[in-house]
Amino acid sequence: MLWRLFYSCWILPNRAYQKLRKNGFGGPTPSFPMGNINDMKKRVIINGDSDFGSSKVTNDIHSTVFPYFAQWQKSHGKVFIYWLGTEPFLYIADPEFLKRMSARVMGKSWGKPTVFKNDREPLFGKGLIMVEGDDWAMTSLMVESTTNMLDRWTALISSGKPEIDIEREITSTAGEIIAKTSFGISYENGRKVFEKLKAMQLTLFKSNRSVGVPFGKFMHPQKTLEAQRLGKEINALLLSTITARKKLKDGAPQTDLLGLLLAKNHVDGSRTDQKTLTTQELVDECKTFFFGGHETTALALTWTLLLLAMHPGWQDQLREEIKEVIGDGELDATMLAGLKKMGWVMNEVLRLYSPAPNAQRQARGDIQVDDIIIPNGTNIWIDVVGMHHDKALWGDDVNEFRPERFEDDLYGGCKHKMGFLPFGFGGRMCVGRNLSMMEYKIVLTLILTKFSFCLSPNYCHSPAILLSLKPALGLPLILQPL
Ligand code: HEM
Repeated sequence: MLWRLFYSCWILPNRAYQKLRKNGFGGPTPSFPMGNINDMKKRVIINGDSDFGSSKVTNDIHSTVFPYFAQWQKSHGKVFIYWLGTEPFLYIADPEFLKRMSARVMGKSWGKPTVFKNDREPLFGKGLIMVEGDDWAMTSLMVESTTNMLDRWTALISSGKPEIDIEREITSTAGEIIAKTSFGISYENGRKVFEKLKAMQLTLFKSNRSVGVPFGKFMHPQKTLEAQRLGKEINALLLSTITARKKLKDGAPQTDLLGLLLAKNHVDGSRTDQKTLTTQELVDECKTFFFGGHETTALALTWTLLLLAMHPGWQDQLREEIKEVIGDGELDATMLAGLKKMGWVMNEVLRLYSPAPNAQRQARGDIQVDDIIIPNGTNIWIDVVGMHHDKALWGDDVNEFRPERFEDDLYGGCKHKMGFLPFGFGGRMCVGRNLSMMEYKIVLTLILTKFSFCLSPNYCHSPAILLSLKPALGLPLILQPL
């Protein structure tokens, strides 16, 4: 048994590793059974350390959020192999290599690494859905939730508390928006799901991770049990929402995401044909959406408010644009395309502080890149933060906030079209990008028309990876009504 285990956990992955090495890829030396995890932990600044965070705000964040990759790049270049436990990963921060590799791959020949699917299952299940929506209904729900948030801010300011933790506020409003637009439920009902998702995110991603290590889950039994418990509770909450909606036979047609999913599927625990989802699959879709649909957009807005607080000239430029495009009238989804400068700002923020800091794939067949073969099963890790902060791709001003670089160029002047990947690439690209752009522009427009803001002296710059790229110590801003 032990030999079999050793064979499948070490000999087999090592064979794949040797194939990759024969192709000329280098990388840090792994050890059994941790791979390079101990090295990675040593280099990570742990959230909670007394010296975590800095009063100096710099956009040069690659070596803060991925210190081990920044270090290994120096010795092994932009494509190399590293190990998570007994799983070798091909690290890529070279867009040309990525382009040549993905040019040979049909959509279905890529998967997501099995090792991550297992690790993240309590959080996402196996969900993957396509997003479509009714623009008008969504706009009014987004405006309603944002207005509630801004009224709360006005009340806080009037009571003498102009300092507000923007990250917490925006995340909660983005949660309310996804709960209403996609599931037709109030934030009160959605809040339990969010609280549990957040607790699970902290349990799974805060520290002591042993992804890829055989029996790694048993090394942290409490965390594993806690994640499983939270996963079950979230499943039960979503299931009760789904069942309650199923019973609503009368009333207005249900055109939100859950209504559309239900219209096409039988929620009876069985699969009736290939196109319908089982109950568990439906619950998983909801989970993926609940999580993926609010945190990334909330972070894009949060990092935007940080950068606009530091660049008040851009606050003014955006207010001017809003006045020209929207005037004093009501916000309408068709006007949003006219907010061009806001689009450049969004792109620049997604470049400097990409909420999704990496993309992952797993080869579902041998992939040939020129005379190199990447064997079937190889895990691939694409370092989006690394590429977005690469001087060779963006020039000497790579770490400066310059939204105008997107004025005449969708790729912001990046020297390679695959060097800018905030929403991923190819057939697995983010399905919610249009929805997120709509929400981003609506929320930012409403904030900018009501308040001006600057950085609080209590702000501590703390970009860190907790699955997404977050300000780990929050974002306190001082707000002033206009
Ligand atoms: C600024 C906001 C957002 C960013 C930066 C973002 C980024 C990403 C990225 C990088 C991926 C992986 C793509 C790849 O592997 O190539 C992804 C996938 C996905 N996103 Fe987004 N996203 C955002 C907003 C949203 C929203 C609003 C929704 C839903 C309403 C959403 C739903 C999804 C889903 C369902 C997937 C597919 C997951 C899978 O393939 O496993 N995203 N997103």
